[in-house]
Amino acid sequence: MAPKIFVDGEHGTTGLQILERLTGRSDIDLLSIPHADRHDKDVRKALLREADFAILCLPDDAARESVAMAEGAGTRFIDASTAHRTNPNWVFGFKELEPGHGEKIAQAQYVANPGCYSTGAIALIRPLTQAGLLPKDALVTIFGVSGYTGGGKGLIAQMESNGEDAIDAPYFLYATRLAHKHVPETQKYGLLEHAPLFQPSVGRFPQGMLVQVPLHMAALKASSREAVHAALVSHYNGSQHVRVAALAESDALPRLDPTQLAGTDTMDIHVFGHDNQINLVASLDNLGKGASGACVQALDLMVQV
Ligand SMILES: NC(=O)C1=CN([C@@H]2O[C@H](COP(=O)(O)OP(=O)(O)OC[C@H]3O[C@@H](n4cnc5c(N)ncnc54)[C@H](OP(=O)(O)O)[C@@H]3O)[C@@H](O)[C@H]2O)C=CC1
Ligand SMILES: CC(=O)N[C@@H](CCC(=O)OP(=O)(O)O)C(=O)O
Repeated sequence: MAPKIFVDGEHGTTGLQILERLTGRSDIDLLSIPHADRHDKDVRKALLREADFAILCLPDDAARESVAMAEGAGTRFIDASTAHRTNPNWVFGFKELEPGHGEKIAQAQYVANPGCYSTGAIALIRPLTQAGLLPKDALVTIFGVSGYTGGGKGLIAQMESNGEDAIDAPYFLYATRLAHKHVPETQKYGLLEHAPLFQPSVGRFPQGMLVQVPLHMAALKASSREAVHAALVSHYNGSQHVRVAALAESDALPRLDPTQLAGTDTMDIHVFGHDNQINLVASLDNLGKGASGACVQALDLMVQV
């Protein structure tokens, strides 16, 4: 019998994109909650307990509530929210974290998917700390720009309407107190001893994202930009969803457009720079590899077990 999948939050931004990816598949049986019932706890509870797999596309508190409502039912979870990402009882849903991690996701009952920015940041940092090229006690700085769908229905409405709280800016920084919610997971899965400094921003485009980690070569234990690039190539060798651009390709780019991978579930990595300084850049769709696409990638591993 095909496994039953319920997307709790299916009428939201991330949930809708997951449904788009799952609708029409014959290997799964999609359960659905009517729009009018989406906040009804009894209806959600029944669906969460009936499902073999529940994908949570909800605010953090509601995600915790969903897990509690399914207690004892054996439901396996993929949570897109921040609620469980640093919880040691949950497997982090980034298959490319290290060799063998996909198998851990496949076997897990509880999978916490990374945030969109942290997907990019961890993808850049982890292979280098793991290989000993970036010291774990390094003081790391991260910059990110996201499409505005990253802020869900609330930010989409502010960017697209003329209402009282409309945002007119073509580009803005936020979380300027440097305490963004993705910092703890980036520190933990980036294997960093110190919390990285992270400054996010939003541009007036719906989907797409760039995450940058600029580094002085003097701060690294790598001999050259080529050595850093080689470590990343080796880490992502054979990966279906992460591509490390050749140095010549990166050097030939006159500019990098944050929307270039919008609508895809893949991520590109660039190692820009020269002998003394490098800028590691991840390009992805915040709703693709950064959210909905990543949830489906985790589900595809889990349904096989
Ligand atoms: N957007 C993105 O790029 C990313 C989002 N995420 C995470 O995914 C989760 C969902 O985000 P996103 O889809 O953007 O958010 P949205 O606001 O677009 O959608 C959330 C959905 O959950 C519903 N909801 C809210 N509270 C409850 C509740 N208590 N019970 C039942 N349903 C509820 C909302 O209902 P209503 O329709 O009434 O608003 C809405 O349909 C969040 O935790 C977010 O942080 C993760 C990675 C990237
Ligand atoms: C542009 C924007 O607002 N982005 C969201 C993060 C999107 C994301 O990755 O969400 P979760 O970590 O909540 O799952 C933010 O900064 O809060």
